[in-house]
Amino acid sequence: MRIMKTAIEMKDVRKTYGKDIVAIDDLSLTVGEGTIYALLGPNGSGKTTTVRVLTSLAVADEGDIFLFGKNLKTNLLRNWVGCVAQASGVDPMGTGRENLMLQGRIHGLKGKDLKNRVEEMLERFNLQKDASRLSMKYSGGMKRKLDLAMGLIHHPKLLFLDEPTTGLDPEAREDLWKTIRQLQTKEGLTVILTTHYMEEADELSDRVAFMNEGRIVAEGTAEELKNKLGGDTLSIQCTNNAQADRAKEILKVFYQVTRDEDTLYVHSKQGAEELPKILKILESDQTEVRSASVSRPALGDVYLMYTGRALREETKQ
Ligand SMILES: Nc1ncnc2c1ncn2[C@@H]1O[C@H](COP(=O)(O)OP(=O)(O)OP(=O)(O)O)[C@@H](O)[C@H]1O
Repeated sequence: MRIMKTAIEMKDVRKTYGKDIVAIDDLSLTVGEGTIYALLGPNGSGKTTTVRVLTSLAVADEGDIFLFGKNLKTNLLRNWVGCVAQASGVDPMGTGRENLMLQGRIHGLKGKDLKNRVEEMLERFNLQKDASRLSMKYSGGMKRKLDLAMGLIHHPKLLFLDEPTTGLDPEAREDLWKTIRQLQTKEGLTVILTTHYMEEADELSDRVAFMNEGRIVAEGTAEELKNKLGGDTLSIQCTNNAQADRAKEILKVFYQVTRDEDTLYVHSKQGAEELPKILKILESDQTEVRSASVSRPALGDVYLMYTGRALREETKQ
């Protein structure tokens, strides 16, 4: 049996800002080497702070962090870590190659080593033929790939991606997922990503952690998390938000209900049997229902259960 080594271990980590803001609280998590790991949570739940302490951009007040078995407090481990922030680090006035050369120099690469690594990265990310073009002329997907290449120029073992596909069209998103998967399978890279897209976490990551108020409230593979919820999800769309709000007040006496605008999500062990009963309750209250359906819980339903909010709501803020 292959024993998976640990890439990240956080033990009871706490980080506060000023006197009152506890950004992360007694946070413990373990990420296996070569894993794609997704952090999800509402705005302000502590995802960025977690990434900041892991990448040495912020110092934890309490607790221990180990990267590949080495304590972050007593070792300089920055070179093991690559970061691709949500705001692109690409200089639009430089060509793709110039951006990579600059990033390589920042990391201390020189001469032949630098040149070879830049060409390797251009080839790796399929950017050779555009290497001499100004990056401001690149498409969104190409810019993201250049960002990734810049994050990997110094051979990190651990890559942090902050919302890697935000703003990309579905085709560019799929393409980037493929690239990230190849980094994992071919190069054994460990990837931590934060995302606002539930399907990204579901499709791309091996494990998912939901954060809420600075803590991890659920963790596991997407399948494990969905199974934990069990049962069915009933989606009941009302004619407007006010109707849905009223219906929620009635149903919450009997069921676990969450609302996202005009739609209610009711979790039930026996969805198909419960649906007619629910519709009857709503009919007797004269609530107007537009449509209703039963489905297996999706990752978004699990997220709703643990955070009380729909992830789609977060992206609007
Ligand atoms: N530099 C800072 N100074 C003061 N408070 C901060 C700072 N950075 C974060 N916080 C606070 O810490 C808490 C956690 O914030 P954090 O940015 O880690 O959350 P997040 O989950 O990444 O949110 P988002 O999805 O909005 O990026 C929030 O209450 C936030 O206001």
